Amino acid sequence: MSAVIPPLTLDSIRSVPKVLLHDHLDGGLRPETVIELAEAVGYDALPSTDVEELGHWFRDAADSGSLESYLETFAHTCGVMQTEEALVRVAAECAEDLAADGVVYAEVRYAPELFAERGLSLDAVVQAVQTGFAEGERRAADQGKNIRMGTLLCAMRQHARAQEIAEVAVRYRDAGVVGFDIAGPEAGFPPTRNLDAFEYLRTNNAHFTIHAGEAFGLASIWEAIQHCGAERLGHGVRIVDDLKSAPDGSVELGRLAAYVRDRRIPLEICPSSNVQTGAATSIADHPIGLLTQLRFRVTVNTDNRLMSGCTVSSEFAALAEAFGYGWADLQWFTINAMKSAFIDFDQRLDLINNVIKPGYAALV
Ligand SMILES: O=c1[nH]cnc2c1ncn2[C@@H]1O[C@H](CO)[C@@H](O)[C@H]1O
Ligand SMILES: [Zn+2]
Repeated sequence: MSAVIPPLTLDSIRSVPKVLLHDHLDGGLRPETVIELAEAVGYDALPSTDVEELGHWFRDAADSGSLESYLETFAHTCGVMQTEEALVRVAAECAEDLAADGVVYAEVRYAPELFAERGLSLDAVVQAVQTGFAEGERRAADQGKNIRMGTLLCAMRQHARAQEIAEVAVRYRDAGVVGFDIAGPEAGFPPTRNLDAFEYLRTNNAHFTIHAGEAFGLASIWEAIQHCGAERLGHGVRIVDDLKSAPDGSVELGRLAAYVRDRRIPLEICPSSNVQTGAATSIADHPIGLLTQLRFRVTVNTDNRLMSGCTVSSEFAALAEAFGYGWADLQWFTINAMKSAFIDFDQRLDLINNVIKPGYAALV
């Protein structure tokens, strides 16, 4: 008797183990939490206090065609994340929501400086978020869903605090902070503005990724890798600008694209977010199709679940529909992500061999 392979539906995709490397804490709040926290902290600038309306508002406002206006929506999430209680709650719910979606390992990022507007110290911010993640891991485990959370600290490209944030990341490396990133507007803020921070991190054997090749092209990717030493690329989709397709269907890789593929530099691809910021025209036309075909180290991510109304499972489902992906492809994305995580090699291997592979094998 041949094995019955279940069809890919949102529910069946939720049931398999998934790994998420690129997700912003301040882009993943539940709309009802934004409303309740706004009331609790006295934030009165929300565009709506109706749960459904507010959820729509975030998605519509982020659906702007430009990274700069997409980023404006974060004023409202950061606005309500200015107390320790709020940060603990948001972080705990983040871990719970990801676990409910079947994510078994997640690296969630945020910029501590954005939560210090009402006087919290950077240390207090980091400690509150770690407390929340641990609480969320516990609650998820109680529901039979095991998730491990890793933290990435971001510095904002437009502020000049990268060195300071990098030092915080290294200080909390044994308390769950597994790496560093720079985020914010890409055009006009090349990653080389923060060379001191990247050199500090490399000197300390610390891991970092850089948002590059989202709203700006190859120059940004080249700087991130060759000048800054990024291990992974946040988005990195514009690497397709270094690919030449011939009429016979063959594709020629430029030197940078070849370098990225040869060195297996992970691409943290976020399909829905890219459509909203204009980095891709649609899911069906998203460069992830070609990059996957060419066997770049592609990973699939949410970026901002609130702004895109997405989960890892819904991103997988959308890609499966657009490109005809099956379970083997979803497992490939998942193992790519696990291999690219910033935790120890033996722990990555353990999750691959003891959680991910058995999870997909159990399907048939
Ligand atoms: O896709 C993105 N590109 C660049 N920056 C982003 C993106 N999504 C969110 N942020 C920025 O990262 C900060 C820390 O989490 C957010 O506040 C937002 O400003
Ligand atoms: Zn991002």
